[in-house]
Amino acid sequence: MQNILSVQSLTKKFDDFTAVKDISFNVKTGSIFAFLGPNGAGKSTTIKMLTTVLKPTTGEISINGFNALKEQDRARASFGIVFQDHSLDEELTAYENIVYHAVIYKVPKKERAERVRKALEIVGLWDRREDYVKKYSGGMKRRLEIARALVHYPKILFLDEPTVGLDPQTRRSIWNHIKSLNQEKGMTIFLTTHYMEEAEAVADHIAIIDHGKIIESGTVEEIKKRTETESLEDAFLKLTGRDIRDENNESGIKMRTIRSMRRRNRN
Ligand SMILES: Nc1ncnc2c1ncn2[C@@H]1O[C@H](COP(=O)(O)OP(=O)(O)OP(=O)(O)O)[C@@H](O)[C@H]1O
Repeated sequence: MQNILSVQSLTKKFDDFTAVKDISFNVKTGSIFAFLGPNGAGKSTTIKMLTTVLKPTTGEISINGFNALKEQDRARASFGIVFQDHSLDEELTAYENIVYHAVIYKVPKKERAERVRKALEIVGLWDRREDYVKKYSGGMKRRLEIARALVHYPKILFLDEPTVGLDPQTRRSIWNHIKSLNQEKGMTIFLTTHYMEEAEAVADHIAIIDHGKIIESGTVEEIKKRTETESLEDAFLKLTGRDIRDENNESGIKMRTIRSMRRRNRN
């Protein structure tokens, strides 16, 4: 199996603070890769570098065979992104949001309508396409963001906390959509999540980052075996000394959710 994403000696410094320290890893084509770590570990900084939002201080990133630093446009065309905070236009319909994205990504005009329809069908929102996004629930918005990330046919989808702030039933539905994209469309998924049991259930490969360094990586079974633990959550605790759902983390999630709700309410 080939690697769709290859990262070598990636480092990011903010002045004299090093947020990501010389990390290297590969993501196999067609796999689900979970990137886990406590708050402030360096996950978002890494995802931003992988998706060309942030320039690495040093290191190499290859996406779908393209150098993410030197062939940015082709690298960008190879991936879709769903960030933690909503970035949909609430004053447009679901359909209009997706079309807008298709135009930005230069999807040829004659293919546009068909691709938008398919993307909305995949996440089960075709029948609600004419609704304004401001009428959507949190789960529907997240599904719409996934549809939007699919319209230019990416080879790899980056999902930063795709289920944060959603109720358990909606989380399950989002994971079902993600799994079917992976299994039926062969799309590679790179995700971060605070829900260890969800990572354990869906991911083929896990990498755990702490203080900017990858401290463990492998399949769930390999990690449990090496750490002599019964669950990924216990392994995480043993490796980082911190529960991913400890007080600080929970408040971190709450803060982010509050921030994104405030932003939504302002719209
Ligand atoms: N622009 C910046 N300038 C200075 N420091 C930064 C900047 N962005 C991130 N950092 C710092 O880098 C470290 C890693 O942050 P990052 O957001 O990547 O962590 P994270 O693992 O994504 O955490 P979370 O789960 O809270 O999103 C943190 O100590 C953070 O304060």
